[in-house]
Amino acid sequence: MRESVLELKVDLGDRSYPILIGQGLLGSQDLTPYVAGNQVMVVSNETVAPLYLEAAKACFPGKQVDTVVLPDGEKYKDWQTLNRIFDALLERRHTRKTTLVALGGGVVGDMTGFAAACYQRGVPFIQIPTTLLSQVDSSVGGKTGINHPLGKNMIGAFHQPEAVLIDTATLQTLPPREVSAGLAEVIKYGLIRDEPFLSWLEGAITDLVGLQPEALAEAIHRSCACKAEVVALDEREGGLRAILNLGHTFGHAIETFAGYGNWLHGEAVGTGMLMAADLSVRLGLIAPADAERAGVLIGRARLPEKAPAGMTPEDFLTLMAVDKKNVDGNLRLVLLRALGDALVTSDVKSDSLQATLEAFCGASTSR
Ligand SMILES: NC(=O)c1ccc[n+]([C@@H]2O[C@H](COP(=O)([O-])OP(=O)(O)OC[C@H]3O[C@@H](n4cnc5c(N)ncnc54)[C@H](O)[C@@H]3O)[C@@H](O)[C@H]2O)c1
Ligand SMILES: O=C(O)C(=O)C[C@@H](O)[C@H](O)[C@H](O)COP(=O)(O)O
Ligand SMILES: [Zn+2]
Repeated sequence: MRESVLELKVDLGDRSYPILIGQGLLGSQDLTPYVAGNQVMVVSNETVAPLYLEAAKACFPGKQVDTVVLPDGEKYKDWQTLNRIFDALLERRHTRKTTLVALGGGVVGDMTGFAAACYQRGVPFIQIPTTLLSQVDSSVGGKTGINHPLGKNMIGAFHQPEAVLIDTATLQTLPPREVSAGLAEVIKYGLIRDEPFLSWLEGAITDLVGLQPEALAEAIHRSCACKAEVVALDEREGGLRAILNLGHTFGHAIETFAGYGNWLHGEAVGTGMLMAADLSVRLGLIAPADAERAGVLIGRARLPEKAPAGMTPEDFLTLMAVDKKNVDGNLRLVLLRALGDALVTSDVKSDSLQATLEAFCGASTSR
């Protein structure tokens, strides 16, 4: 059933674009106003394509719609799989007038966006995110790229989509673990910039875990509004945008350590946010009760609360040394100075950091 369409805007001047949110939009929403030429290439994966590819194609009436279906998984967010998109585009003679469409979660979205940034020096693309995480975060803001064995998202480009289409009904087929992973990024917005949203989440978290449609719609809307605002203020992460990285310095280290396999991005970010809150307490930035409050919410979202089995403080320090936020060899971390207020700082005492790492390594969560 299709209900109303809620529209947000990512305000980037003449590169502004809409985020269209609603239940049942896939298949019924005409996306041709966002397609300049006659050709569309939908990029999806082997899990999402059987569920939603036909409906996605119906969003482009009158256009020639081609498809490429990739293998599923974070471990395929790499050069080889990216090349499969380029191979398909070239073999089928796609030109600069082709619009790419990402149909899937953040992995498909990041890779399709990067392919669009590179193909023939740049073609337009549209995001149709189908996971909670991609609907609240990765489809908005234009960060695209792939992983490297030595670091997460290390190769990429900023490339904004023409439009984002969020059909909240697609979330009903999402496995519970992926729902929790998406909730980590939702909670992130409350922690970094929106304490009233954090309070609302505390009341709604059970409904969200249970995929209750009204609660999901509200969480997606408020998350996208927060991200759109931050991106509009600082598109290329010159300053403010780095707050969207709360928990990610620790989280990316976990994902790299785990070989982009056992730990989902959102799970690693959930644990990373607990570590950031813990460190914020040790540095005297927030009260222990604040970290406790964040921890309870993250726990109720069913996210892991310890580092992976076998990961040591030294592993964290080695992997965090390649973080993209670092400057002149100094670690820069996103921490909390209140719930709803984040800061980016390199003023981190090494003994406090070591204490946080030791507190989260050891009695580990195996995934
Ligand atoms: N560009 C950004 O700003 C940004 C922001 C956050 C995360 N990311 C990236 O996004 C990726 C994580 O995205 P993700 O959590 O969506 O993971 P994902 O893309 O791997 O999708 C998760 C799983 O859900 C499946 N799936 C997708 N939609 C489904 C549906 N409706 N029903 C059933 N199954 C479905 C996928 O096939 C996959 O198995 C990471 O690579 C992360 O680095 C990027
Ligand atoms: O959009 C952003 O900016 C973010 O940091 C959002 C993050 O949730 C996301 O995981 C992003 O891909 C991380 O970017 P990176 O620059 O740290 O690789
Ligand atoms: Zn993230």
